[in-house]
Amino acid sequence: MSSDIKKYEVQNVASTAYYISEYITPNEESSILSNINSAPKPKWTQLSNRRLQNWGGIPHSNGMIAETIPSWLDNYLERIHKLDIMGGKRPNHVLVNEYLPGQGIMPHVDGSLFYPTITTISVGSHIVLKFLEPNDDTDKIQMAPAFSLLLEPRSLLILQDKLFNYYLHCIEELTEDTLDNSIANLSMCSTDYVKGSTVPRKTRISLTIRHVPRTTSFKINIGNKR
Ligand SMILES: O=C(O)CCC(=O)C(=O)O
Ligand SMILES: [Fe+2]
Repeated sequence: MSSDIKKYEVQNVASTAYYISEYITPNEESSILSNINSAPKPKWTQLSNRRLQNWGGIPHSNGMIAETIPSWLDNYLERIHKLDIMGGKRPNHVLVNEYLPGQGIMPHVDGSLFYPTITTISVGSHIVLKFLEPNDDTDKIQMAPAFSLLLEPRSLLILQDKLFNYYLHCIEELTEDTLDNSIANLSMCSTDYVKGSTVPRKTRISLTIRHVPRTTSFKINIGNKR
């Protein structure tokens, strides 16, 4: 891991989260938005509460057939690769999620398809990512809210260790976020985000950049149907 990253570690939360405000420039943000929004319609997968694009292939339990990532996007994979946070592995997959105000994602862990580091670049709007601690003391698995992170537009989030493989994360289906005491990284954010205030959401796009192990690339031989 690059030693520069250490100073971005979020304090007073379970291990490990790194948060970098203004990781990309406003120009880079608008160019990401225009590239994503100019993708052909079939590139989008519509879910009930958000839509998404897969770049680099579709991850499966037995690996992934690699697809070339366009250079406008690969540029960010290269930058993240240089941070050296994936055990020397180069990121090879990007999941783009788009959330309109009021949309979100249910509590989940990212799972074993990925190298256990997740990196997220946010563009277009802030969002609050909420972490929950599983608690199976009772006969039913329950979850206790643990803390939240404010993800500003243009920020980078890195999750590893227990925040990758034990705690669940979710985005609540809200149209605005109240910046209360649960937000663990507010002091690392711009002063535009005032403690106690309520901030309306706009459309947010996230680039979730990961390494999928066991990737193969082969050409499908259409003529050979034996
Ligand atoms: O949009 C985000 O920041 C979260 C996305 C997410 O949790 C995922 O793709 O697994
Ligand atoms: Fe996730």
